[in-house]
Amino acid sequence: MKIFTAAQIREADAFTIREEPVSSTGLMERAAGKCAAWLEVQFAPTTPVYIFCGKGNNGGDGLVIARLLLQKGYPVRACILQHSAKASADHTFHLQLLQQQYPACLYEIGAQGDFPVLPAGAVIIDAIFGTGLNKPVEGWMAGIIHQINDQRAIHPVVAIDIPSGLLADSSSLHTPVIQAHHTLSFECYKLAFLLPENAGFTGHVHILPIGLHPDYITQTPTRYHLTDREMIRTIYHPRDPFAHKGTYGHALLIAGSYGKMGAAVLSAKACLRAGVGLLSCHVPQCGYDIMQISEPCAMCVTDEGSTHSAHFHTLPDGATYKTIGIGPGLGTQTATARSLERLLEHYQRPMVIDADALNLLSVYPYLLSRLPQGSILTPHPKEFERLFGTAANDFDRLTLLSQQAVHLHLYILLKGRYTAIACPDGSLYFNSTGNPGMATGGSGDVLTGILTALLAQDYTPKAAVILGAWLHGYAGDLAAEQLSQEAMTATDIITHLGAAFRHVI
Ligand SMILES: NC(=O)C1=CN([C@@H]2O[C@H](COP(=O)(O)OP(=O)(O)OC[C@H]3O[C@@H](n4cnc5c(N)ncnc54)[C@H](O)[C@@H]3O)[C@@H](O)[C@H]2O)[C@@H](O)CC1
Ligand SMILES: Nc1ncnc2c1ncn2[C@@H]1O[C@H](COP(=O)(O)OP(=O)(O)O)[C@@H](O)[C@H]1O
Ligand SMILES: [K+]
Repeated sequence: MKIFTAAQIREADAFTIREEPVSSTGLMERAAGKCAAWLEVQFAPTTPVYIFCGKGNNGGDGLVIARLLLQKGYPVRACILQHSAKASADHTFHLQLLQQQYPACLYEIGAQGDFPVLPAGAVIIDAIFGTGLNKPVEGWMAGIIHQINDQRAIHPVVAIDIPSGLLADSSSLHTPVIQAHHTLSFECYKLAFLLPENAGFTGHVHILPIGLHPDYITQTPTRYHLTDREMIRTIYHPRDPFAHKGTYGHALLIAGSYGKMGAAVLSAKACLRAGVGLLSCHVPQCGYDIMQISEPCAMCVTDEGSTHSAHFHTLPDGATYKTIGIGPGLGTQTATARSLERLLEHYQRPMVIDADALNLLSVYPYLLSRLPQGSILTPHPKEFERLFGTAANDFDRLTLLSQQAVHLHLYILLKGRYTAIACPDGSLYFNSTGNPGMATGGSGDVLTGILTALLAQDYTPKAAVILGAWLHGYAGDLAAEQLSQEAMTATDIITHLGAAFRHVI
């Protein structure tokens, strides 16, 4: 699914109005109709509905919702905030309709003191500002936003299109923004919805299709995408009936150290479950029995080091190993760093670099430019910060992420609720699967194993990283469904990988 900027969404509206064709008041009627239908399912017709409307088209949506709910018998109050003398044409049109049909529902707010007393059980609809917001909200309007937020413990708050005060394409940190329980947004996700700093504003996001013209959506290029099953299906390729284990690559996993062999085992198991042809694990001597007993399907190579690996640079080159996954539980000894440096002198295929291997790169940043082009880095936010520094907000961090991916010719996967995958061509994919049950030790090690397996099977790095993140999250979702988010562990993500694959097919 493409993610459009506020300016592109305006273009999509205009394109639809011109090409469908439909009047702009008609498009507003359609969009607001979807919201009214959603509200009717959620709230009984006896629920008092307080709709706060601005003077632009977002307020226009609010006025249409008011009329449609009044028609269904809901007690509605449409509160119009007089933040500007002029209203948009579509707002004016729908205000006139409401004035003709239900004049008693209208109420004007021109100052903070005009805020109405809400009856018990009332629901608040926020239709103050939408994608037309052009600066942070100030003055008495900011006061109204704070008053609505003060009511959210008692009254449900539903934002139309975007919580008022939230900018769609840049940071709204430290500015007044509505804290909605639900956001009903039109046609597609806005970039702001996918960033952790805005989690407290949107609540649950519901995307309502409003029939924006499909030609605009397919023809308009965008940097940002949200992965979905349709996209994943085009990436996945089924196995060849005449395949043998050589077809799906021999991968090497360099992982584990004394006390952290579990990370290596989790990665190895996930790599095998994700379809690698052959897997060898390079572990320190203390890990030999552990790996051999835990995972009989993997071969095991031991390092000269007893507790930490430091001799993996002497391994055969790319002719033997199709790809390498390195980092889970590896440790950050100086000797390990030296071995990584020497490995990079001769290994030239795209690799997967995670955990302690990332930590080594942040201590020896000159190694970053020596990584094989097209390699995949999988930092969590703290590892990202160690590697590339801090950013003032999530939008700046996204810019930094993308700049580094382009500059270093790497795929950088920044983990989180919507894992962000930055590609060397400047595009950015947000992963749509996964849940907070995956915020548990070892989840990342599982991802490393999956990505390594997909590279070994000849997926391009871009395909591997998008498909791998999606499968990982989806397996996590299935695990949570069966076991609860609390009880699931990283091992359960591996167990559910099979069902995740079946879902793609
Ligand atoms: N035909 C269309 O274009 C459609 C638009 N739709 C709705 O239209 C919305 C966008 O409407 P608009 O472009 O009119 O914009 P908004 O309704 O978001 O607000 C624009 C108005 O607010 C003022 N304003 C902006 N920032 C302000 C601030 N910080 N303080 C005070 N006033 C401020 C502007 O000067 C303008 O009067 C969407 O979010 C969506 O809800 C939907 O009805 C779908 C169809
Ligand atoms: N709230 C969440 N929603 C979706 N995915 C999550 C959430 N929390 C964690 N994850 C996923 O779980 C994984 C955690 O990785 P990481 O922090 O490296 O774990 P570890 O170091 O313990 O292996 C990442 O892929 C991340 O995207
Ligand atoms: K709004």
